[in-house]
Amino acid sequence: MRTIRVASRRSQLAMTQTNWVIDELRARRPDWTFEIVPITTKGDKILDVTLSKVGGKGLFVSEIEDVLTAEYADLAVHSLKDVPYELAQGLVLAGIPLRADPRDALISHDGTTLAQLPEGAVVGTSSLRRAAQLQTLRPDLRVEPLRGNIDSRLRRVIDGEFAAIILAAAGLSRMGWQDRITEYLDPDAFIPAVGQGILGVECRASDAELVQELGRWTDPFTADCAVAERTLLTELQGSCQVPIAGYARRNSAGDLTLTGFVANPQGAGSLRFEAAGMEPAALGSIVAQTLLQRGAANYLRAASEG
Ligand SMILES: NCc1[nH]cc(CCC(=O)O)c1CC(=O)O
Repeated sequence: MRTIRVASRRSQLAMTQTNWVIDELRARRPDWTFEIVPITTKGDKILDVTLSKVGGKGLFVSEIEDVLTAEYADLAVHSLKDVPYELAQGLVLAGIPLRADPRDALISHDGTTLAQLPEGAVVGTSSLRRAAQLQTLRPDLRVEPLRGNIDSRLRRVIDGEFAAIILAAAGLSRMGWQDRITEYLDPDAFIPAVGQGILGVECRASDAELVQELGRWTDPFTADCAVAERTLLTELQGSCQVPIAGYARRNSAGDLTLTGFVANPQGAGSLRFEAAGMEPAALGSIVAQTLLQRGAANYLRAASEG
């Protein structure tokens, strides 16, 4: 018998993900009970300002980590793409369950696909990565900022304020809203964010029982993808100011393959490189170092000076 206290942000997506993880763990450990500890983070109170100016997406995560470190809760569920490479001291991502759909999804007001959107149409996204790839595929489109929870973003495209918006397919399907999706964007043409569609379950490294149970539940291939993509991000010194994408998968030969993408934050040019058939961290490193040598270093330098 043990009660596991699970820290969760209050957003619908966070609560849905938290409840899904609790259901999975309850099925494995009927002797455990679970209790949700709801947390309002500073990040949730300032969603309408530019998050990169106040510490980036990592803000949500570090406040939840404080709760784990202080032992007010034992476990927390994150969207891996929001988790910085460096965790707080003494914490581990002990559970990486099977990846959900990694693709981005287009939701358009009137059902037109990305290729069919009229010239100059307004597309909502605050992601530098999505904006850069939109500009590559459809330089005529106007990209405008769009923040807030998934439900408020969907409302604004339904109301016609945007011709289309782009969201992660995984978040939409976890919420049961996949019927809103107009088009799943091909991950080869529109490369997903590092960690998109993956959940990371964090706990204290000293909690051996929980670490072990989460480890047994981990999907090994998803964990390999997470390592490859997160090594890429960290070796690119992925700041919030540079558009970066990274997507690992198995190729037709069954080998782990990683595609990396970096765009010039000044809006001129982008780089892409793909490698396969190595151990996950080595793969992340090769793709990052090749991109840096081919010019990504200049993009990153320009961003840190600007
Ligand atoms: N940046 C916010 C965020 N973090 C995780 C998801 C979706 C779920 C996922 O990718 O795991 C989203 C929303 C979105 O980008 O559409």
